[in-house]
Amino acid sequence: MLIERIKQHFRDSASTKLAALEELATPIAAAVDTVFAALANGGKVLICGNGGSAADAQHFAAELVGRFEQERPALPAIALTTDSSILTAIGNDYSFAKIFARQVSGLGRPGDILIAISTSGNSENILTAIESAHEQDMLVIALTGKGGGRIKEVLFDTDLHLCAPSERTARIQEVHSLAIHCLCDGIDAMLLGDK
Ligand SMILES: O=C(CO)[C@@H](O)[C@H](O)[C@H](O)[C@H](O)COP(=O)(O)O
Ligand SMILES: [Zn+2]
Repeated sequence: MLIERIKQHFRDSASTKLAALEELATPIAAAVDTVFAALANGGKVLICGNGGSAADAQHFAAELVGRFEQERPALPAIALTTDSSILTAIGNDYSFAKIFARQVSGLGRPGDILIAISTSGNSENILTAIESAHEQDMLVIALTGKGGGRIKEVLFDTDLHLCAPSERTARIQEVHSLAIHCLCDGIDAMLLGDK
């Protein structure tokens, strides 16, 4: 029984990713162009998410500041999920809804990119981070699922929305992880040529 459950997870994950291939290849390519242009103009990438998506934010930042598969210069990216003093100070003194928004206000500059990750599309602290990014004239790349939730409503036309075609958090996170690796690979390909 356990073996069958595990096999079903693999099947579900594979079929969700195949469905995502059709829907997300074009917006992921647009996201690569957007991030590359921002970096080429001296901008940086700020990334936020909760729970598993906080881990994804850190994973992505690590591959930009460190490296993905190829040797290249360090790229400027910050996961907004890591500084416990900042997170507790903002959470305690303001509210949990502001933990990312206030960091975006402090660190974000026009031309920077906010990568906002939320499987439900409804997390308040991600919605306020997007609002804050818009106030700083930053573009937003949202990674969501479940139809995009409230995030879909607050994005500008100039923003990008990568919505994983699933209602299930785990499957959405698996698509996000794949999308993040595609973004890393695309940025490397643009920087270094298609190796
Ligand atoms: O990783 C998981 C579930 O797979 C959880 O930690 C999950 O990320 C948390 O419940 C988050 O708080 C969900 O937030 P969101 O994706 O809806 O914005
Ligand atoms: Zn998880």
